[in-house]
Amino acid sequence: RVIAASALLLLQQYGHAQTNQSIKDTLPLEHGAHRIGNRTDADMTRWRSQRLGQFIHWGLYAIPGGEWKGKTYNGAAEWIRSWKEMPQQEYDNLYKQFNPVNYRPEEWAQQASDMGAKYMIITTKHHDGFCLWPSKYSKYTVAASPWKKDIIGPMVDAYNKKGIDVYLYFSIIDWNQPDWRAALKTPADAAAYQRFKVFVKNQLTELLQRYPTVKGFWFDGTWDDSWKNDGAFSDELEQYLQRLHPGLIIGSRLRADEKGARHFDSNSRLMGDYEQGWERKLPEKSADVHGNDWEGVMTIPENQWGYNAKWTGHIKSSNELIEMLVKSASLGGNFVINFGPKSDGTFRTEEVQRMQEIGHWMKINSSAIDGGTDAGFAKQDWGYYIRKSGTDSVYMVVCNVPVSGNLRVKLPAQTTLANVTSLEKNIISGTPELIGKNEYFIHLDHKSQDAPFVILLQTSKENRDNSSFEKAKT
Ligand SMILES: C[C@@H]1O/C(=N\OC(=O)Nc2ccccc2)[C@@H](O)[C@H](O)[C@@H]1O
Repeated sequence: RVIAASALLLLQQYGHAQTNQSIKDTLPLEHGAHRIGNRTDADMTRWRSQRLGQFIHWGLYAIPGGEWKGKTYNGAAEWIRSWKEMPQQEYDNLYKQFNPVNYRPEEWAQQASDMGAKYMIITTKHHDGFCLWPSKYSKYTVAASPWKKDIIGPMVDAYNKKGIDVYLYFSIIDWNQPDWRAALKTPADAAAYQRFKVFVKNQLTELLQRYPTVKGFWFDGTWDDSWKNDGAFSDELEQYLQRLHPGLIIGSRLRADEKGARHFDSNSRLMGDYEQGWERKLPEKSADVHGNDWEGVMTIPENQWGYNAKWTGHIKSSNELIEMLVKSASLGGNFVINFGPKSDGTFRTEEVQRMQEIGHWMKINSSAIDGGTDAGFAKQDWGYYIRKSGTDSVYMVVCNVPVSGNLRVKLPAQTTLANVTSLEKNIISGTPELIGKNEYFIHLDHKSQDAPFVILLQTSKENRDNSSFEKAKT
């Protein structure tokens, strides 16, 4: 039955007769990928056009901010509860201090809009189990804090009003829930975990009912054996959520298959709607993403998601973050920059600065980013090519200006250059110089640049009469 099912699946997916070879190659999986290839529906097409996102990690961990009784925690601030110097009872009682008197969701949404973010991911509940919404399935929520009120609702409304889509981060790990288990060792563990799975399903249902405009879930905390060894539940849960909220977008972190494989099933097929493993790292080349939709999430310091008073190590500049965004779009992926608001609801200066600087760059150059994807051109040292999906427009984003002042452009075979313009003035000097078959130098104006800049190439399929530049040359 299973083999027949997988065979049918492959035939449906590929739509044409498979050689016996490929069906024989794949393990019969009941809880592996149910779709081969990217989603093509309107919700996923919209997700794919929104290349820049904002991640927000906010919760009780913002209160200690990586420090406790004069000592500094060297780990990620949102993990401070796991630090041996932090008595867990004291952490768990921090909810009695949660009172973000300067929380202004409209201002958060405005600054995200000014940055050019098209979607936002908010931690509804991180591993510590504290819920930023008044869940009726847990006592450990904002309702029990001095703030009392729902944090998530006003945030979703404010961001949606700015035209920014909202995704809900949800940690399966829940250190506050007595029924949470990392591993099932005894029948009592199994019974507890059974109750825990009902709790998870109830909270996710509650979130979709309370916030029906959200576009998806960003799952996390799914690496423990208890979850990994229950691929059937993660599969059923995903299908349940899709039925409850058609079009929901869920990344590859939720699922495990029946053999405990995560992100990619035991036939190396991506589970979920996009690859969600690119955390604080990005793919180098197209081959690294196997044609899948994917998303990279990035911290500004090396590894702090929640507010940490003392950032140490390398703090990424706006230009570094812009180059990562450009690289992501050039490889057909989304790029999400993380921010960790303080416990009072304000953002630290360095984060406000980056939102403003990236926003300034996006005001001029966002046409190269929004709806951008892999152009399929040979990578050049000076930077990245981004194709505007479904068009012949290819953007060059220059991050490394060659001392020669010449940008080498090698077009794919049968492609010629129809027009070259820059998004800012005084970038290009003269017309492109043909230096070989489908190869040009674009000469730069010797104006010094302090940020990546963009050149738009209009290409066309080779035909009888050469491109305007060749005509000009002869
Ligand atoms: C976004 C981050 O996600 C996490 N953990 O990340 C991962 O588990 N990363 C991961 C796991 C498997 C493959 C690739 C990355 C959390 O622990 C952390 O506090 C933060 O919320």
